[in-house]
Formats: sequence, structure tokens, C-alpha cells
Amino acid sequence: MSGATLEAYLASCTARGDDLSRDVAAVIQRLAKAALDIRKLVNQGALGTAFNGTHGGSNTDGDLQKDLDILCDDQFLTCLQGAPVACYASEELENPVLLDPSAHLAVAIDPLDGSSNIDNNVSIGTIFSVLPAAKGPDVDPSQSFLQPGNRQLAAGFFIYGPQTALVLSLGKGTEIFIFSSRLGCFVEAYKSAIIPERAHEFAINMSNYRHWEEAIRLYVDDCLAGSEGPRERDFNMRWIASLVAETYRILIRGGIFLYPADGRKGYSQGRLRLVYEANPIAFIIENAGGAATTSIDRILDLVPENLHQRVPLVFGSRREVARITRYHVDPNMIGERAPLFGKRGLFRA
Ligand SMILES: O=P(O)(O)OC[C@H]1O[C@](O)(COP(=O)(O)O)[C@@H](O)[C@@H]1O
Ligand SMILES: [Mg+2]
Ligand SMILES: [Mg+2]
Repeated sequence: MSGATLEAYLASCTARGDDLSRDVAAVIQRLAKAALDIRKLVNQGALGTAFNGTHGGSNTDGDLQKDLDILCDDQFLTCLQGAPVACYASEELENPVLLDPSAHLAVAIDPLDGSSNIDNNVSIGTIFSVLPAAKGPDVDPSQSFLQPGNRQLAAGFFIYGPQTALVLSLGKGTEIFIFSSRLGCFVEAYKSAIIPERAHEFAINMSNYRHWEEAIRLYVDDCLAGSEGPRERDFNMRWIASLVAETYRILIRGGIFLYPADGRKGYSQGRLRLVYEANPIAFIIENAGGAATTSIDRILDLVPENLHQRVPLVFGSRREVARITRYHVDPNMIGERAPLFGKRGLFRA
């Protein structure tokens, strides 16, 4: 445990840094201020004026927008006015918004992640990604968001749960700050979070089992077989349906998350969005010693084709992520797997 405030942490990271890192720090401070306003709205629940259910509209992906989705989007966009940000992109807006063309940063946001859980009083959050803004005469603001995630300068998420926390990576480790109501600011609670290599817990929406491809089904079957199967140990299962909550848990105690592609209409690339969900989460996870893939390819190396594109997402404990890739590419993991593995089989997991 450590005790630096977010402000002190950012100051120490930028002390010998360049203008760009100072700009990144300024953006994070503004986002943190807006997140604390959102926290108040979330805390009021159904008693709050912003909490009267669905907005009636849908975003570019066809998801029903909640009033709070829209309100959060407005708050984050407003808080970045006057910040060193050239353009802003959000899950809730079809196209990026141009802010200050002379600025050097681009910010992509999922203003409220897990928003189907708002009414259920489950942890929800805000995911953000900070990229260098694309430059050049007549450059289209969308270009800034079509860079691979490995170019991110910073990424993080706020989680509005029993504790309001900020998970942040500036590219060298992942830090977790918890909001201290006593001090009125975020305070570092876990310095350089490290995800354990081995996982004992998997998170996937099991109701989609029949729609998954064989490799995913076999991986989950093997986890479910527990100590009697090829893994020779028992696995626990979780599904909160809130990406920020699942990520926080994995950072604290390890495990694996899967939202794979599946056979349902519209799910051939899974459900999660590359630019403002998968990329920032992958950046956070890799910087905490974990891994993030499409189940085969590294998320951070993908070049987005459009702002709202979906991507299959597998992340968490490094060894477990690698194992899932093997189910996809190594025929030995599938073919004769059942008779060869297991207590009396030839091979052990
Ligand atoms: O309801 P499903 O299909 O299990 O999907 C849950 C996933 O969808 C999400 O809620 C998508 O995010 P949004 O709420 O921002 O659209 C993730 O947080 C979560 O992992
Ligand atoms: Mg989301
Ligand atoms: Mg959202």
C-alpha cells in the first residue's frame, strides 16, 4: 500500500517529462474531476433526477442509451473543453468532436460502461484512452482513433462501486487509486498492480455457450471439468456483465475474462468495442503483467478500421491467455484431447 495522491503521482511522473506528458497529466486530472461528479449521480440512484431510465435513443451499435449514458458523455466532453485535447470520441457519439485543433492529444471514452447494470446497483464505470492526435493539413479527426492501441499514451478507468477508484496506466505499470472522502481526492492504494500468472477463475457469459466456436467451448469445458479434467484443478466462475468490474477483480486477484466472437447476429466480432473498451483495458492489463488478445492476436497491435468496431476480447493472467490461443491454433488441444488428457491420460495440462 502507498499513499500518494493522484495529483502528487502525476506531478512525479511529469517532473522530468516533456510537454506531451504534462498534457496527459492535465487531461487525467480533468477526467478525474468529472468522474467525481458522475460518482455523485451514480450514488443517488433512482433518487437522482438523472435517473429516470432509458433515454429512448440508441448509439451507433444499436445499444439502448440510458439517460446516464448521455449525461456522462456530456460531462466528459464538457470537462475537456479548454484542455490540451484536439478531438474527443465516445461510444455515445457517431463521430469524433473536434476540440482544439492545435492540441496534441485525442481522447476516446466509454462514458458509462456496464450501463445495463445501472438500475441493479452493480459497479459501473468510465473507460478512457489517450492517444497522440493525428496531425497534418486537413486531417480528419477520426484518423486519431484509427491508431493501434500500442500507441496509447495513457489509459484507465474509473469504477463507481463500493469504492470509487481510478485504475491508471501511463505505460509503465498500472496503479490503482481509491477516492478518499476524508481527503476529497484519489489516493494511491495499490502501487504497480501485478496480475498473477496462473488463474483459478474465469469470467464469460455462459448463456452464449451454444453460439461459441469449438475452441472456446472446449476451453470452458476443461475449466468446468475441474480436478477431474485435464486442468486437474477446480475453477471458479464469475460474470458481472460490467467490464470495469471484471477488470478490477482480475487486477486484484487474477483470473481470465472472455467475450469471444459468437454465432448470434451481430456478434461475429464479439460485443466489446476496440477503440474505447478493448484497447484501454489491454493497455492496463499488459502494464500489470497480464495479456490481452482476440483469443489469437494481440489486441494492442490491431489497426482499427472504424471508431465503433467490435473485437473479440480475452484478457487476464498471462498463462491462461496463452492457453486459450493454443486451443485455437494447436490441433493437439482439440483432436484426441479427451482420451489423452485427464487423470489416466498421457498428457497433463
Ligand atoms: O450483457 P452481456 O452480453 O453479457 O455483455 C456484458 C458486457 O457489455 C458491456 O456492458 C458493454 O459495455 P456498455 O455498457 O458500455 O455498452 C460490458 O461492460 C460487459 O462486459
Ligand atoms: Mg462499455
Ligand atoms: Mg457504455
